[in-house]
Amino acid sequence: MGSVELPSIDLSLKDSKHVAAELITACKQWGFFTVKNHGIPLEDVARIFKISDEFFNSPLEEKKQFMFKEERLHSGYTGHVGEKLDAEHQCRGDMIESYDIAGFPSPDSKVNSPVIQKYFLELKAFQRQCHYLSLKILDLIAGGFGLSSDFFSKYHSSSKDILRLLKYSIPEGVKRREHDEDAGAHSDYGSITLLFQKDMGGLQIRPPESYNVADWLKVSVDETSIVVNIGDMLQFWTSGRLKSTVHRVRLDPDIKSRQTIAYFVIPDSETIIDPVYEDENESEGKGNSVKIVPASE
Ligand SMILES: O=C(O)CCC(=O)C(=O)O
Ligand SMILES: [Fe+2]
Repeated sequence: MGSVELPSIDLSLKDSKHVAAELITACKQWGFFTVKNHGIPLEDVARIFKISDEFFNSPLEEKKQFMFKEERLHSGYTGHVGEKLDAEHQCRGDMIESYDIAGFPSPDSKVNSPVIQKYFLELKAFQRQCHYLSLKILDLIAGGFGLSSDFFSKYHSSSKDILRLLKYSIPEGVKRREHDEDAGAHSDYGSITLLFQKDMGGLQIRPPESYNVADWLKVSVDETSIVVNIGDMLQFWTSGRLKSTVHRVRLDPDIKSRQTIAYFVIPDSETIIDPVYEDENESEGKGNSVKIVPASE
């Protein structure tokens, strides 16, 4: 299987027009890119990985008391094989444990496990940094499309965003089977996702058609960068120009566990997603707007 070094965008560069143009090119071809000099201190990321580790190492019975539930504001724990991201092809669920925190800026602290609760302020501070970075990226994307810079970001207050701690591992006594996916093939449904990786390796993406390779590509990332990918909503919003690329996770056989942190950026409820065009003369599909409604409606 081949591997790819994703386009790298340096957010410290002053020429925002140039940065936006590079970013748009990356999103059109790959739907994935990495950002460096992104403004989130690496020590802060390392700290969240430590908190995540402490949580996943807490007793299973304790974690299970805080299972993910819609009524818990989409927050909580999901155990091994609790989710099947590619239900059509997977025999067994994903080899992941995860913990979701949602409902920003005021997540309900009563629903959290003791470990998460202990570090809640730090987790919230990290969420704010992720939110700020996501707005910066959305502003660049809007600028690259020739739109006002807040065109997308004004619909992203972070009230629907999700901070997800992830740990990949094979539970004791379970044998890995040939077709097991650690995270099944899927695309993300929101606007963009920020993906922090501690133990590199494992992430694979389906290459663009123009790349002429049918197989999956392993993504190699340098440790100081954050991976960013486009989700289905932003693909729709940009009339399919920006790609919501299918990806999955398969750990190398010698890797016992892997931790990542995903920050899913999702438009606010009631946002009307009206596809935008780069070319004003283009009319195909106009009027296909979609309104985001809360899950309970
Ligand atoms: O852990 C990873 O590298 C990918 C996670 C992912 O794609 C997701 O949670 O949507
Ligand atoms: Fe994903």
